[in-house]
Amino acid sequence: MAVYTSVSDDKLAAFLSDYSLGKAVSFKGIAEGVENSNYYLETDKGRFILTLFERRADPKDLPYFMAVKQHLAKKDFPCPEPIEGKDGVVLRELEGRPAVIVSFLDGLSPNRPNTAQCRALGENLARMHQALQDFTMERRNTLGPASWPVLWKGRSATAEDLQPGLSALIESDLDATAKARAQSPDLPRGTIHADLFPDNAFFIGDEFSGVIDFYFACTDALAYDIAVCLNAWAFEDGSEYNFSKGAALLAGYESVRPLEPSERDVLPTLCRGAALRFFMTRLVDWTDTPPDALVRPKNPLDYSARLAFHRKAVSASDYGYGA
Ligand SMILES: Nc1ncnc2c1ncn2[C@@H]1O[C@H](COP(=O)(O)OP(=O)(O)O)[C@@H](O)[C@H]1O
Ligand SMILES: N[C@@H](CCOP(=O)(O)O)C(=O)O
Repeated sequence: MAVYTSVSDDKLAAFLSDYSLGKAVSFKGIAEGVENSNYYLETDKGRFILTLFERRADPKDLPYFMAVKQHLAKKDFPCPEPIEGKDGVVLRELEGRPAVIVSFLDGLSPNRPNTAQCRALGENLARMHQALQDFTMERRNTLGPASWPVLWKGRSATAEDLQPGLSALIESDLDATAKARAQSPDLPRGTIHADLFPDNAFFIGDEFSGVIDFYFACTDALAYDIAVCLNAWAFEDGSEYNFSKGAALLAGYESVRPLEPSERDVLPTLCRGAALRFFMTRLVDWTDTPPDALVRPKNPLDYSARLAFHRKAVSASDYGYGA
């Protein structure tokens, strides 16, 4: 569960007095999530989410994340809109943590997204990229390719423990992605979500209802966001690529923003890189999360299985492009 910091009734009442949201009528910790403490908050004025930022959130990045969501909300892209206090400020402090209230989004995250949801996700990923085209703030992708060898350093024994022979394969992935990047053309860039997993997208039935959790958002290649989504949405039970789901996601994206040939050609490398990124952070969490921690680390092997698929892929059509 992800409620790391408790909020006392007095502190909540004092915090809410800085807003024009009335009094709390319901306030409950939310079990889902990994990074931050989230509370469901209902007041006389409506339903909201209160987030207290925990360990991984760098306070200097928070204004950027708030601005991304404010920009999207202004363009009517469904996402949690940061709520201003009476003074116009959105980021404040509660229980010694940076804190924000955002609007509540209706919908459910799919456990196992279907093909229609994959298509809708692709369409809305492209809409989100377009809505952010004139967003001018920038943030480096701190989990980009330069970080992967750093995260990997000293962890090959852990990889071998998880699966004998894995370490050499990961070394080959690091080499191959570094070489491919050196030859890769400049790709269209912009603001990307960078963690748009099914647990960060909401649907009502098959209808897309919004995106949450922008805390890895950054400036990077737009096609890298597609690669993250193909990894997270189009594999069954962590290993088998579902061609129809991948094809639907790509077709959905292209119905809004067609890929440039350079983006299409580099898709297998981007998918391999995105899988490495999630393999690395999961491997770090696997070893560094204490056994009594509130949150169980996610299995890195889900991503080594995806890497096995990407190693063999030669073109975007292997992912269902143009199918
Ligand atoms: N704006 C929102 N509207 C509705 N539910 C939300 C909203 N933001 C977060 N949640 C709920 O809180 C959970 C955790 O949020 P998330 O941003 O993924 O946390 P973390 O950053 O800690 O991983 C989500 O799975 C969802 O159930
Ligand atoms: N999506 C990442 C972990 C980050 O968790 P989130 O709850 O912030 O999306 C993974 O699956 O490794």
